[in-house]
Amino acid sequence: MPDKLLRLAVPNKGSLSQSATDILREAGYKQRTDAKRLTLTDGENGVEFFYLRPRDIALYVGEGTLDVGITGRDLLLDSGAKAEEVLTLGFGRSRFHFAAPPGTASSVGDLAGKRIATSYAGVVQRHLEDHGVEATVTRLDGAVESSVQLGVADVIADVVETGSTLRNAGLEVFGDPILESEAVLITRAGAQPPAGFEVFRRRVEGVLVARSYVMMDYDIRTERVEEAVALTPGIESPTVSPLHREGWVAVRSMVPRDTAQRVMDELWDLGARGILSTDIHACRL
Ligand SMILES: Nc1ncnc2c1ncn2[C@@H]1O[C@H](COP(=O)(O)OP(=O)(O)OP(=O)(O)O)[C@@H](O)[C@H]1O
Ligand SMILES: O=P(O)(O)OC[C@H]1O[C@H](OP(=O)(O)OP(=O)(O)O)[C@H](O)[C@@H]1O
Ligand SMILES: [Mg+2]
Repeated sequence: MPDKLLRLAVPNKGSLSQSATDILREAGYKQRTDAKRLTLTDGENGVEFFYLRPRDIALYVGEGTLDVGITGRDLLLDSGAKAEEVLTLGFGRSRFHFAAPPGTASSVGDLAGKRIATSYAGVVQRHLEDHGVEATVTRLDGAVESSVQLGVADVIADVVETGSTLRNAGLEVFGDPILESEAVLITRAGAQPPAGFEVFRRRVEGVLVARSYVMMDYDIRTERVEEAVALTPGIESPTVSPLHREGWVAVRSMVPRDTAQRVMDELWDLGARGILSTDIHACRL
């Protein structure tokens, strides 16, 4: 066991919590099974987890109290903390938009003098400043969509995923998205990576690659192998091995999961046979 544990902040609740725990478990780390538990030490893997409110995570990492955090890009930017994004994690995707009753405004330029309600006051203030617009920003904790109907605001700025909460409140988005967010790994800005961080990062990257690629195997006639490997170039280079059957080779290559079915059809048309696609459970590239 290393003498100093890597200290990680993980969302304890909300949209990011379950996916964050899933990715850590897939990366081979112990995770809490009781949602009320606030800390967990995985000494064998040299890490200690702190389950915190996602909104507070950037602050702990920015202060250097904790080494690494999982949070949303929008929450990081809103916090103003001295932490920086080091890896995008592919979940918790959302867009952050202005919205209002139809006809209220069509771009940020129409917001002068308006009352804007949001849970992300830092992001909104900065966006207004960038566009030279003066408006009143009111910070609310949640259910921001109701603030217009309740007479507290003219416009809201909030996370939009499916858009159904907005529609139910009689609001529609206007203008360009203020930002696009997803879950990210953060560390303290401008600091040396903490001890043990590279191993942690490689493990998490391994999960992301394993999730987004499949391993593809097939047999093909030697004279078609160049065309086939052009379809399956892999990450480094495909493995081509001789087959006992004269004039044929076996090919093995990593293929992006979302193209795998199309690639299999195209390989078949080239004359490939015995085409297998297999899940990857873990990897280090
Ligand atoms: N549908 C969604 N609603 C809210 N946040 C979302 C959604 N989809 C993704 N996210 C992302 O999750 C993060 C918000 O975390 P937070 O814990 O506040 O989630 P939450 O679902 O709003 O939780 P709660 O409202 O219970 O506090 C942000 O980075 C946001 O972009
Ligand atoms: O576009 P949609 O799919 O409808 O999702 C977006 C909504 O989900 C979140 O609310 P949440 O459930 O976190 O409640 P909150 O407003 O109390 O934070 C977010 O703040 C929006 O209100
Ligand atoms: Mg919320």
